[in-house]
Amino acid sequence: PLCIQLINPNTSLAMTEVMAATARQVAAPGTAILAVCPSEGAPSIEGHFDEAIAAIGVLQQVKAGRDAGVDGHIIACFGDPGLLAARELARAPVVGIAEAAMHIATLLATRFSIVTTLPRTLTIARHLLHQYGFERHCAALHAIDLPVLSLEDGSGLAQQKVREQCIAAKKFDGSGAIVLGCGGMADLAQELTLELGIPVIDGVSAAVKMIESLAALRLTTSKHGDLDYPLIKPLSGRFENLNMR
Ligand SMILES: NC(=O)NC1=NC(=O)NC1=O
Repeated sequence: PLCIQLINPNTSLAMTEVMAATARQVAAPGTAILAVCPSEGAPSIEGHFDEAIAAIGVLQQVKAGRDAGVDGHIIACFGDPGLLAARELARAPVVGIAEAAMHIATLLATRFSIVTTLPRTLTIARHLLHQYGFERHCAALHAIDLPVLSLEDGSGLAQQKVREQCIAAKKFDGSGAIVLGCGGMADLAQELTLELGIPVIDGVSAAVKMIESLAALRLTTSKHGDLDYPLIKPLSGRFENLNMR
């Protein structure tokens, strides 16, 4: 049996639960999902500043997961905060939900659109497209212009805005698939796929299946070169618990 650590980099328990439920729905029968979030940090991640703060919490959770012997780690925030640092720390695979969703989209369509939350997070998505080499595959990016936690306020307004943006993206972008640009949208993908008749991809689900595939292939994070374990040095203060034993 596999154990996959699902890390919500923000501290909102409701969003952790939404993502955990979606992950458990798609996980194989033998796969356990260990859903965690940092004990301290940002309640939502909506910019470069928030991502820098969240990255420390991600690293602390990755170290705990590694010490617990998990078979993979998911960074469940669309900015994939701390991804490469986490890969240095981890032995098992580390997959971010943005890269997972983007990879899956490129297997299904020649162009995809992204629908995310606040306009200022569009730049972060563009940076990831460049970093992962998917700029050519992304036809357009859209924001619902609502904050991340509006997805958890129970009003349904954010969910309606996501639906509207997906319909517009299908109609105007020339995209064959849509990537949902927030972990808090994880529970919307299946229904939108059915309603729109095109793949609407949630990165949480995509990441679960990618880690299951990597485990089945017996492949783990390369420890040769820049993703080798961090150099040993005396980390001080709050970072002591990140020391590599
Ligand atoms: N683009 C985003 O909405 N990123 C996110 N911020 C969070 O707190 N979770 C996300 O997925």
